[in-house]
Amino acid sequence: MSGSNSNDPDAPAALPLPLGRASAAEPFTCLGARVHPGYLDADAQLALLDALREAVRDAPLFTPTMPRTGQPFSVRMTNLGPLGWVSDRDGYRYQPTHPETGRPWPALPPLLLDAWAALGGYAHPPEACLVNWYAPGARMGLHQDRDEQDFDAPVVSLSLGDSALFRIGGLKRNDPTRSFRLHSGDAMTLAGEARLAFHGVDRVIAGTSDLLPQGGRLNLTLRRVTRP
Ligand SMILES: O=C(O)CCC(=O)C(=O)O
Ligand SMILES: [Fe+2]
Repeated sequence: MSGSNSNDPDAPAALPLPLGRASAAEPFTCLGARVHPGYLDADAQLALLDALREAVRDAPLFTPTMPRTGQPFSVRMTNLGPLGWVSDRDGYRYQPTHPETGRPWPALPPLLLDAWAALGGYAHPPEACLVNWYAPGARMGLHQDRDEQDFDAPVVSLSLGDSALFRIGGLKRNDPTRSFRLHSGDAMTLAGEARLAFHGVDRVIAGTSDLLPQGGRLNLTLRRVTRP
């Protein structure tokens, strides 16, 4: 009998790595997107989640709607920082206050400022952190992030919870695309050639993380909005 059979009840418990990943992976680049697998370790993910829970008490998740059609997004959102991204019948824009409470967005916690400093390669601080909540089944269609005035600054993304199938293409909507998974704790930067690349989330893969008790996924994107 082999002692390494995975059905063996005496086999050692699984290593504490995210499901779907055989080992902590090296950074990689896909169509200009730079991915840092496991950038946030388990403790940092929990600390970030705590900070987000506190922020959401002050700035609740809202459901953005499409300009013109008023159709609701499948993701719900909130923001941290001096500016926040919103979308409604009046269009996409950044504003200093929550669209429903009218209050300023909560401050950016040090953990997020540290991630920007470490990964952003940009001398000035971020002004907005858009928080997207993907309940199971939510997705995000292919789009460009182009409501900022300063495309020299990167977009720095952090993922928590269930893994996403993330898709990225080129500067034109019809350019060829590639996809890869973003797991809980992964960071990604869209900078340089990829800053204006079309991208989106095809789907969130249920059961790939136990960070969030009810499943689903949080994605945070740190952005510089104005020119310094
Ligand atoms: O959820 C993601 O990974 C991407 C989010 C995104 O593209 C955005 O908020 O603009
Ligand atoms: Fe985006």
